[in-house]
Amino acid sequence: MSERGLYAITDSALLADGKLLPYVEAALLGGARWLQYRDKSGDAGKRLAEASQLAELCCAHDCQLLINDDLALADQLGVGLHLGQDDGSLREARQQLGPDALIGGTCHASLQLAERALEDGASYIAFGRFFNSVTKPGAPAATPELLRSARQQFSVPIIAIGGITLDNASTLLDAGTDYLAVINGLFGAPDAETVQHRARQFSQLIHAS
Ligand SMILES: Cc1ncc(COP(=O)(O)OP(=O)(O)O)c(N)n1
Ligand SMILES: Cc1nc(C(=O)O)sc1CCOP(=O)(O)O
Ligand SMILES: [Mg+2]
Repeated sequence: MSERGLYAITDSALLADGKLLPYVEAALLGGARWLQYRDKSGDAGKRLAEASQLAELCCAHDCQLLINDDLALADQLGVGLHLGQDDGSLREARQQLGPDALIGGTCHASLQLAERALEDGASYIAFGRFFNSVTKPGAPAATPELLRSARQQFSVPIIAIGGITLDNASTLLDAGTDYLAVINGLFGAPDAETVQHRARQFSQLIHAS
């Protein structure tokens, strides 16, 4: 598994109207290393069908798939899981998915939440939001200084999220982040070709840092 890279996250509103699969495939062709399926529709049948298709795509492109919010779906597909503060217990998720599963936790701007997430069995810790986010404008703000402190304190992969674009990502890489988690800065594009180009540019930026 790659130790640094682009962490592409889908959004059910942004990738509606048949965009999900072609846009995700473009991100994978551009070098995204992790993909999070983030669907807020509450439609269990649609979620299982889409996540199963993404699992096949990820397998073909050697990309790690994670499911947002939904332990049962992650378990059913045998893939990773991302949980926020209100999405259930990381400890129970670790017990259910086993020692090898990739499990991440939202830590907002708090090293204390990160410590707790790791005690509970998280494989990675995610901080944000770093910039204004179209997708989640209300998320609490975090700073690059926090990333620097986290880098000194923790050896697990550190993820940065929130308003990340090709123009502002370098500050976060300089501060020690391992994965850039991006929704709009990647998938908010007019076509799949642009998504692939952006994914390649993000990947190059990460590996040059
Ligand atoms: C990598 C990563 N970091 C943070 C989040 C946010 O999780 P959460 O706070 O549960 O918000 P939703 O994504 O569920 O709206 C994330 N999904 N991924
Ligand atoms: C889902 C999410 N969580 C955040 C947090 O700070 O925890 S920010 C965010 C939105 C990320 O999307 P975009 O790249 O479009 O800003
Ligand atoms: Mg959540």
